Amino acid sequence: MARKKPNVIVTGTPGVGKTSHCEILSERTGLKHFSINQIVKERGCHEGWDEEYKSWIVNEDELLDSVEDEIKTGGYIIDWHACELFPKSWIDLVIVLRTDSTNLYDRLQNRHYPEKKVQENLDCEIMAVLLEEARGSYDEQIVIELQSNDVDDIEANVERIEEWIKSWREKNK
Ligand SMILES: Nc1ncnc2c1ncn2[C@@H]1O[C@H](COP(=O)(O)OP(=O)(O)OP(=O)(O)O)[C@@H](O)[C@H]1O
Repeated sequence: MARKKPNVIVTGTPGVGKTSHCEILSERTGLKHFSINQIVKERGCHEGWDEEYKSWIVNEDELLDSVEDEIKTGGYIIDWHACELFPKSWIDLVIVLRTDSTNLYDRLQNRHYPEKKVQENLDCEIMAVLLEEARGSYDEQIVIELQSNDVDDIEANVERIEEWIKSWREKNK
């Protein structure tokens, strides 16, 4: 069944600004903000808590089973630091947010992340791991890299994504 509303993934290294973008986008477009972190926790799609990394150990099969019926209907903004597990046929646009290392360092320090986790996330951002994952998993033309260094970037990015969503809806009426 064709979707009447698009599904958008907003991905990137922890701390790049996914939640900040998704909340505004959801408010302005009416698409539902799907925070995968929250879903994993609330629906129990995990195999426990990793104390060292202070995060849930995600069971990807359970997660996919749990969200499939919803996402397939369309209208979701999927907020997660990974994207390759979502089948290509579910996804219409992939936004990969990027930020400078100094910004990211400060943001992660503010969260009191363990030093090891800060360093790993910085390496992940510097090496553009999430961008490569997105490019390797979806068609090139639906993967967009956007900078998220300051609040003006958030506003500009949200406007751009809003425009894209509008035009997708026009084309898929
Ligand atoms: N473009 C930006 N300009 C200024 N501050 C930002 C920007 N993006 C994010 N921040 C700040 O950085 C912090 C982390 O942002 P946010 O929670 O949106 O990141 P995230 O990518 O969703 O992280 P996670 O993957 O861990 O959920 C917040 O304090 C937010 O206000």
